[in-house]
Amino acid sequence: MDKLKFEDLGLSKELLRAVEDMGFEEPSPIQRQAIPVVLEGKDVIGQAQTGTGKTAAFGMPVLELINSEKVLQAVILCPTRELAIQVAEEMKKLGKYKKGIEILPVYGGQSIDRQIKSLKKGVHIIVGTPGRVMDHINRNTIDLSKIKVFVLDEADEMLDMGFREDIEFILKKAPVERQTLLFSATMPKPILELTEKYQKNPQTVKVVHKELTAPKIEQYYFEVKEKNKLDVLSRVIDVYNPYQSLVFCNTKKKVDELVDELQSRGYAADGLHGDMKQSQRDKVMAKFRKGITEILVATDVAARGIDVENIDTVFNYDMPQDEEYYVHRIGRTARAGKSGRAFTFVAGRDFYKLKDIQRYTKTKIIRKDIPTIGDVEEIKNNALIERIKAVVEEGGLEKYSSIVEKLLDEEYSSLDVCAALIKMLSKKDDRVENADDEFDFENTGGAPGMARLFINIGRRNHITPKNIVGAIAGETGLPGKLIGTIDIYDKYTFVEVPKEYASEVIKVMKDNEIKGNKVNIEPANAR
Ligand SMILES: Nc1ncnc2c1ncn2[C@@H]1O[C@H](COP(=O)(O)OP(=O)(O)OP(=O)(O)O)[C@@H](O)[C@H]1O
Ligand SMILES: [Mg+2]
Repeated sequence: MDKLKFEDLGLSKELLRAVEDMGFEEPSPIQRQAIPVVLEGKDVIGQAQTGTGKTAAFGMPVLELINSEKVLQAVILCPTRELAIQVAEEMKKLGKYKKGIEILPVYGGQSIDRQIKSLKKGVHIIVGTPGRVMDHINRNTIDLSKIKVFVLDEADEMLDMGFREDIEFILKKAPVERQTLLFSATMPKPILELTEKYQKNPQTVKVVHKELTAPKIEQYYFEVKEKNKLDVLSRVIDVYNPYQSLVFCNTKKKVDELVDELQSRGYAADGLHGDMKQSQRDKVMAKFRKGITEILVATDVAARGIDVENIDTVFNYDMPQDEEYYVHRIGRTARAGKSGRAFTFVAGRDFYKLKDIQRYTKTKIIRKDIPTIGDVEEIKNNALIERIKAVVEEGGLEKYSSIVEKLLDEEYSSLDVCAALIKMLSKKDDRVENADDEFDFENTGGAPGMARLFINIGRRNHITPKNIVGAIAGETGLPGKLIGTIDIYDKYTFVEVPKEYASEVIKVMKDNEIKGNKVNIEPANAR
C-alpha cells in the first residue's frame, strides 16, 4: 500500500502534472488512502494528523469529479476566511492544467457585489465560509441543485454547535445523491455520531497513529504566573530565536495588548482576530506569509488548517479551551514532514487541563525551566561576539582606527574602549532588562497582603524613612500611605508594599536613585 505513487491513484495527467509542479514527490498516507475511495464515488470521513496533506486528499478527487459544464458542482466549506482563501489557492494550483475550471473563494468581509459578479460568470467550485455561502443562497446568487460533491474541511469544527444550523441549512439545499466528504485531524466521538445524518455509508479513512499530534513537534510547557507571561515569552523568544512563531491567546483583547507590548519591546509582531476588518486581516496574513512578521499573535481564528511553511514555534500563551484546539494550534508547525516546537504556558489551574490534553493526545508534554536572565544574556553575548567577529573578518576598518588611536592616546586601555563600545551597542536592543518573573512575593515575611522588599542604598548618609517612601511614591504613583518602611540599617532597609504593586515597584525603582544614592531592590526572600 505504501508503495503507491501519484500515478497509481487513478488521477488524470493534468493533475499529475500540477502535483509535479508543486514539488510533491509522493502522495502522503491520507492521500494514498482517500483519493481512490473518493474517486469511486463514496462518502468519506478522513482523519489524519495536522500538516499531512488533507487539502489535496480531497482537493484532487474533487477536481476529477467535476466537468467543464458551467454550473456549480462542488462546495468546500471552511471555518475561517483565511482558511477558505488558502484552500482556494491550493485548489487553483492543483487545477492549474484543468482548463476552464473556475474556483472562487466566497467569504464574509469581502464585497458581496464583487462575489456576485464573479459567480454570474460561471463558477465550478466554491470554497467558502458558512455564513457568506448561506447569504448567497438566500439571495439566489448560489444554486446548489447541481452539486456533486460537498466537503467539510475541519469537519468537527464545522459540525460543532456554533456552525451546525448553518451547515444543515446549506446541506439541505444540495441534492441527496451528492457525495459528502468530511476531513479533520480530530474527530471526537459526538461528531462521528452526527455524521450519519449527513453522509451515506461513509467509509472511514483514518491514518492510524498512536498519538493525535503531528510526530515531529517537540512539546514543552512552562509553569508561569499570569503576570509574568510576557517576560517569559520574551525570554523564550530571545533564547530559542524562532524563525517564525504563532502565539495563541484566548481573547481578542489579549491579542491586541500582547501585540502592543511585543512591538514596544522591539519584536516584529502583529495580531490577527475576528474583530479586525477583513482588509486588515488580509494584510496581516500576507505579511506573515512573506516572513516580514516574525511573531503572529492570534486567537483560535488561526488555529485550524492555516499552512505557513516557516512557522517553527507555536506558543500557547493562554491554555487552549479544549483538547482538540491544542492539537490544531500546535499543528501550525511541523508541517509536510518538517519539525517544530510547541511551548504551553501553564498558570495555576491550567495544570489540570494540561493533564487532560496529554491523555487525549496520548503524548507527553515535557516541563522546561524558564530561561534565566543569565541564559538570555549568554545568548545575546554570543550573538554579539559573532557579529563583531564578522565585522572584523570583513575588514575595511582603517577609517575607524584613527578614532581608536585617539582614545588610546588619552590613556584609556583598549579593553575599556571596546567594552564601552559593546555597552553602546547592546543598549540598543536590550529587551529584557525589566524581566521580573523570578520574583515570588508569597513568602517575603511581610504583613498580610504586603510584600517585604529589601533595599540596598549604598552610603545612605542622609536618608530617612520619609525619603524612601517619598521616592517610591513619587516614582510609582503609589499612595505614600500604602508604603511602610520597617527599619533602616547601616546600608540597607526593608520596605513593605502591597503585593500586587510589588513587582511594579521593583521595576520602577531598580537602578533609580534616592537622594543621589543608587537603589538596589529585591524581594526580601530573594537574598
Ligand atoms: N504529497 C505531498 N508532498 C509534499 N507536500 C505536500 C503533499 N501534500 C500536501 N503537501 C503540502 O503539505 C502542507 C500541509 O498540507 P495541508 O494544509 O493540506 O495539511 P492538512 O492535513 O490539511 O493539515 P491541517 O490539519 O492543519 O489542516 C501544504 O503546504 C501542502 O502543500
Ligand atoms: Mg487542512
